[in-house]
Amino acid sequence: MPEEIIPGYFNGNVVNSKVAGNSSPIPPRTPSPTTSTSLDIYTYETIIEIANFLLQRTSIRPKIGIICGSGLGHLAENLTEADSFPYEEIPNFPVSTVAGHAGRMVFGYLNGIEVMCMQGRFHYYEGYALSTCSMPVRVMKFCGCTHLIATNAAGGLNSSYNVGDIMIVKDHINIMGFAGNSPLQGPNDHRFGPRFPPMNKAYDPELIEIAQNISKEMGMENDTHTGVYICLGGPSYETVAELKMWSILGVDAVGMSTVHEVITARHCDLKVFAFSLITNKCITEYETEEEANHEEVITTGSKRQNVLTNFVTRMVENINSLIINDSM
Ligand SMILES: O=P(O)(O)O[C@@H]1C[C@H](O)[C@@H](CO)O1
Ligand SMILES: Nc1nc2[nH]cnc2c(=O)[nH]1
Repeated sequence: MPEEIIPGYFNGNVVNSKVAGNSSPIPPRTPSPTTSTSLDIYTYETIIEIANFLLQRTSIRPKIGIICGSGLGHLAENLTEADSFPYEEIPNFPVSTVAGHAGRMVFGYLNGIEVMCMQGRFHYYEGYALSTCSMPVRVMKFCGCTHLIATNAAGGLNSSYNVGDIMIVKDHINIMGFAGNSPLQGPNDHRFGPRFPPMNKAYDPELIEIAQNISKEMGMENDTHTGVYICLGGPSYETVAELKMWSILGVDAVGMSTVHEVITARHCDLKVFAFSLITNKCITEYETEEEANHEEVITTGSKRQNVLTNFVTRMVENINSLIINDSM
């Protein structure tokens, strides 16, 4: 890693930050939603500092990073020999403000394989810039990860999807990006990745196939789909008219996360696998008493926790085998 001092931007302020090997303390700053703006830019040096902070405090050296969606934090509870870092204790890290997002970075072993796991993510609707929401993905990269597993809770828009089903994400629609709102907005630091990263293979086809096979092995093929995810800004759930529109445009599941994380991951060349737990069926008619609610989202996550843990563990085992084969 480079040793030079490089000027950069941080939360609108220019900073000089020495990189790897730096023994000086990291300037304390815990971004909160109220202090966060679209100018929040975590420099290369700051990301390295955060990664070093973590690596100096754990002996785990993960190749696989996992992001737990709403109500899916139990995935992190299955790690053994875990080293857990509450977000407020990680210098320069944002804090989680949403129910069902514990707010910890957990390093540990999942069935003997080293992983790091965000037990709680950051959302745009919390008031964070998209670049802040997805900043931990770069931290994962600098902690040594080559693969990202992003999970989320989503509303099932495809009428064949049921509550509790899994949707393997094969593609996304970056609707926030259509308005120019991107985690990569602002000056591009080419040390992270290129100015114009491609996204046509954002979701690794080999990992999709592996996941489909795992679902069959688990006897879940009837509860597993492969579809298109959209991230909406939230926090309000969708109107009937909005949902009808997304359905016409080919969306299968609607959520409020993941897309900016995946864009950031592909920008820094992480291989990505993502899936949605369908926590509720989208309401696409007016004549109903039902309403979308976050309690249902959390409850569905909790009911499906054993299945999801099994599914993710098998994915991690398969990805680990790919990593070992690639290194031979
Ligand atoms: O963090 P994810 O995307 O899993 O959480 C979804 C989107 C909102 O944060 C919340 C709405 O219930 O669930
Ligand atoms: N936007 C959105 N996000 C969700 N997350 C879980 N369920 C939903 C939903 O119905 N809509």
